[in-house]
Amino acid sequence: MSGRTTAPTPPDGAVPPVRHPDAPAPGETIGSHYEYCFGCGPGVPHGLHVEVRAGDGVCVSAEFRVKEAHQGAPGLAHGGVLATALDETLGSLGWMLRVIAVTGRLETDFLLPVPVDTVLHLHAEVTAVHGRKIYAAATGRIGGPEGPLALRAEAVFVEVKVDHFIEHGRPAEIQATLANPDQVKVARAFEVNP
Ligand SMILES: CCCCCCCC/C=C\CCCCCCCC(=O)SCCNC(=O)CCNC(=O)[C@H](O)C(C)(C)COP(=O)(O)OP(=O)(O)OC[C@H]1O[C@@H](n2cnc3c(N)ncnc32)[C@H](O)[C@@H]1OP(=O)(O)O
Repeated sequence: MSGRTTAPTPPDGAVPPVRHPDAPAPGETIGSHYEYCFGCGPGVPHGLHVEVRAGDGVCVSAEFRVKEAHQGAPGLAHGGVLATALDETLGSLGWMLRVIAVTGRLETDFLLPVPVDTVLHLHAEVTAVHGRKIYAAATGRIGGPEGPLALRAEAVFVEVKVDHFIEHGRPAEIQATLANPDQVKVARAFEVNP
């Protein structure tokens, strides 16, 4: 046994998360990190257009309306789409810590079917940090922040640098992104304050 585990339960030695002093103010909208992100990008017609707001802890909230393009069974949301909405919300927690993090593991419980046109109310919070690993949990409720619990997730995100994207992304999109001053500003926001 190497001692490495990908389980979403924080290991011994994990510490409580600390809200970064430059994190967005509670209630502030966290804009899309990339125009063509399937989860939040305004440039993806059938995307999820998840809109995330900062919470007052190391947490965020979001809403997502299930559209016809998101069906799995007739009139019901596809489970993978729902997991994507959770992934997007959890991914935004990086703004509260001022780090860029990618999903390492995402475990999802689907508790209720979610009909088309439902507005899902999503909430995500960081539970612990261990080195580059960020442990987080999320919920999705139907119709309102106190509505019936449809989704529950636990996740491990892993902190990366901007170079992660430059190294692995398709060159055409990377070049276009680096040529866009607004996008570079997003990336730099994470680099200035370690
Ligand atoms: C051109 C400019 C660019 C501009 C950028 C704009 C700003 C962007 C802003 C915000 C972007 C956020 C985007 C959010 C979108 C929503 C979230 C997603 O869907 S993300 C996509 C899906 N996920 C992936 O594609 C990850 C694919 N995997 C990897 O790349 C690697 O495996 C990675 C980075 C996760 C780890 O690789 P290693 O080589 O860096 O690090 P190692 O040494 O293997 O692991 C470090 C620690 O993490 C644990 N770990 C690694 N993989 C794990 C896993 N799968 N589950 C749990 N723990 C894991 C390891 O056990 C290790 O822990 P120990 O230090 O030993 O305690």
